[in-house]
Amino acid sequence: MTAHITQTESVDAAPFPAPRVDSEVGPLRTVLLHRPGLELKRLTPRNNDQLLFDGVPWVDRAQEEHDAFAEVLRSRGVEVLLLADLLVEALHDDRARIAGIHSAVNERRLGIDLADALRSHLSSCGPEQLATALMTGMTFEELPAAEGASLVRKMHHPIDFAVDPLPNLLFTRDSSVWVGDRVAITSLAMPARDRETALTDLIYAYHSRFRRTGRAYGAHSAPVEGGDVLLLAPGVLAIGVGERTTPAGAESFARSALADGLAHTVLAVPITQERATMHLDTVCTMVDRDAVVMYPAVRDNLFAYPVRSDGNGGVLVDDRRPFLEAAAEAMGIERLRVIDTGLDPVTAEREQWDDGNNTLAVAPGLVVAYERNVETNERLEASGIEVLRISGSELGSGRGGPRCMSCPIDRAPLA
Ligand SMILES: NC(=[NH2+])NCCC[C@H](N)C(=O)O
Repeated sequence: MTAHITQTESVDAAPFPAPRVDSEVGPLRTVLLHRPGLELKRLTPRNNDQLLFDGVPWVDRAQEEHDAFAEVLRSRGVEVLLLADLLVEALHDDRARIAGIHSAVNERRLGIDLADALRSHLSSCGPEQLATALMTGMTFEELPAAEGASLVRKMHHPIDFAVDPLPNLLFTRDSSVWVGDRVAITSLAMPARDRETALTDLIYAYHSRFRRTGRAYGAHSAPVEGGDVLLLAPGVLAIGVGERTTPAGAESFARSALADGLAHTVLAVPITQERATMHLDTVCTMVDRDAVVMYPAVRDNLFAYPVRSDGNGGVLVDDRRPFLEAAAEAMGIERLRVIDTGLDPVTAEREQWDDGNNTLAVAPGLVVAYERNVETNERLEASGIEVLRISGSELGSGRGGPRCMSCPIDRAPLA
């Protein structure tokens, strides 16, 4: 307890400047990543589909690839925060511990006795051990021996999960999203990812660094995932609606962003409901102030419903229009340039699947991309975009690229 108070006081004495994110491409100053850890070792050919991975990654290599990704960002002056570090630090606060334990103990699965036993075991763990249990999960055989008599335990296979692992923590984009100076804790659609937001929620609530951070979106439950939210320009959001974000999620996110004055226009963009296009950022990301890289197959059939405030706490929804047109108008530019990922449909489809369109802008005209998407990267360069290539043979097995694996916390304003 004393240690915690000292920690908060020292942060009060030297506060961090308030972070904010108003665009997709403003110079990146601080980003949240998650270095993949033991939770990836839980993946097997039997559970990988359910856990939303397309294979079983080689974990050591995935870590090396991720370290190289973080290093590329650091080499460009970006401060990299790692989710596991923030989680351990936040768990020094007792309120965070209670919230974390509450999120992990599933009484429906464990029954009353085992749930109680797990609660008391987790309560006895230090912050590091608790953070590991929250991220990596626990199998029935890993539960402390004292509960040997539990019927639930006897009847489960020893390697069944008592607490599910969270291998998709790697994709920090989805479980929180900054709009202006506020952070929104999202609501994840798939059961395998549901609990991730309990961790981002407690980090932003209890880590001393975020004590002054306000919340956007509030306690809404309609699904919205960060991979669907694009900050096209200050005050202009695009929200993909498809496999993950639902129409209700887009509506309530739009309503809350408009009411809080975080946006003047929100474009709700329907995308095909399938795995290859699970988020808007799998088909379109911004690479410059006025340019996107886009999957050619969607270029001409991407539409948007513009949503604006009615000035009275409600929203006005316009008729649907071509996305590129609606976006340019809301952004106040003549045209949104499109760099597409190869005219040959087979190459385009392959590179879209491998997250060729999923770039992370470090600054206007400077992006991080997977090296394997050779043609897409060449096209980006031919259009004057500088590409920082990273390898992602293992990271990519979770179907996410540099944008999915990063949550910008602070970007300098666009000049
Ligand atoms: N923003 C993104 N595109 N994230 C990709 C997330 C991938 C993750 N395996 C999932 O299925 O949810």
